[in-house]
Amino acid sequence: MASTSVFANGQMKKPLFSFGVISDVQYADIPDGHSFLGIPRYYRHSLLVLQRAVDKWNNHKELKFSVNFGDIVDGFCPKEKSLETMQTVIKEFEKFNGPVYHMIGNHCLYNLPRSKLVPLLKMPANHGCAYFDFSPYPGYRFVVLDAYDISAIGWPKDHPKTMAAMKFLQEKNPNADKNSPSGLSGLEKRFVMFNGAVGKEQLTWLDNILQDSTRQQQNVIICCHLPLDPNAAAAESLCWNYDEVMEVIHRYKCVKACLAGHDHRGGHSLDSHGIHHHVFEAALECPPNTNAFGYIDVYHGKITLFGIDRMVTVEMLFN
Ligand SMILES: Nc1ccn([C@@H]2O[C@H](COP(=O)(O)O)[C@@H](O)[C@H]2O)c(=O)n1
Ligand SMILES: O=P(O)(O)OC[C@H](O)CO
Repeated sequence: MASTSVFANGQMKKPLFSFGVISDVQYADIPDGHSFLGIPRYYRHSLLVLQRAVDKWNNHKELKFSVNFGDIVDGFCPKEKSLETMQTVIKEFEKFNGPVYHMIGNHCLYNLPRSKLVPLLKMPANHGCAYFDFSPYPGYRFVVLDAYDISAIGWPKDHPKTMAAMKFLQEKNPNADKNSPSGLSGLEKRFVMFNGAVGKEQLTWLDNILQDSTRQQQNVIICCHLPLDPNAAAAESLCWNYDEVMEVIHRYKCVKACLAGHDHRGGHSLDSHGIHHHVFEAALECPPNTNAFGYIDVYHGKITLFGIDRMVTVEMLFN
């Protein structure tokens, strides 16, 4: 894979740094199936997609790190196999010659409680939280959000956050099956149990991080399993309080892109503040011998996603 980019005038330019990306592996040692909407899901093949991603990333030789956008094991994985299946996938990520930053998705939480996931995924979490930030290169900061901070899945049943999420769903979604958006209209369709919200403490933490990034003149890239812009993803897949998260982000000028998974078909938008929202195509939905992973080159003024096969290639110019 080339680590240089061609300018319009043919001049080559080396990126400041590059990193690998993959989302929604949702591996399980079970026969192929399909989503609720009938889209085929290749539960065993997705591990091969991950293996090919790690091979490519290692062959590239210049990737500083990789980011997994969540959902590494599918909810249909038999529960007595959850831990070993999670370890199988993590072992594949560990073959990458560099750090891998993970985030938690709903399917991870169907398999294991977050108290087990945070240490397993070696999240550089403060106080056991699944949100964190890191600065891989001077002038750049990555902020990994936990979109299941307020969620009906993953916390103990009697945890205040589970109860807050259940109360919220009761108020917002009249269906007996809280995973069903049936009867909800427009953006209300996001009020389903397979989504979640960023809690108040995390929003304050985000605000502080962005304030500090502004002071340090850093460009920020937000990573979140759930998409944060209605124009980049289906309403059913949005973070419950994407609007509150974006209100915090829009207070500052430092955020250049919000990257996400969850909506398996992928998507892209440019919001009213010039921030790119990009949703990655799922590894799970790659028919045999196809792929969906990539790497991103970061330059002064833009990032370029090089997608393999089903993952689209896109250039995101900074505002
Ligand atoms: N339009 C939809 C989508 C989903 N559901 C419910 O969510 C569950 C999980 O969905 P998958 O995308 O993972 O298949 C599914 O079993 C349904 O209960 C829905 O009702 N309507
Ligand atoms: O990965 P799943 O099974 O939670 O599906 C996510 C939905 O497709 C989001 O719209």
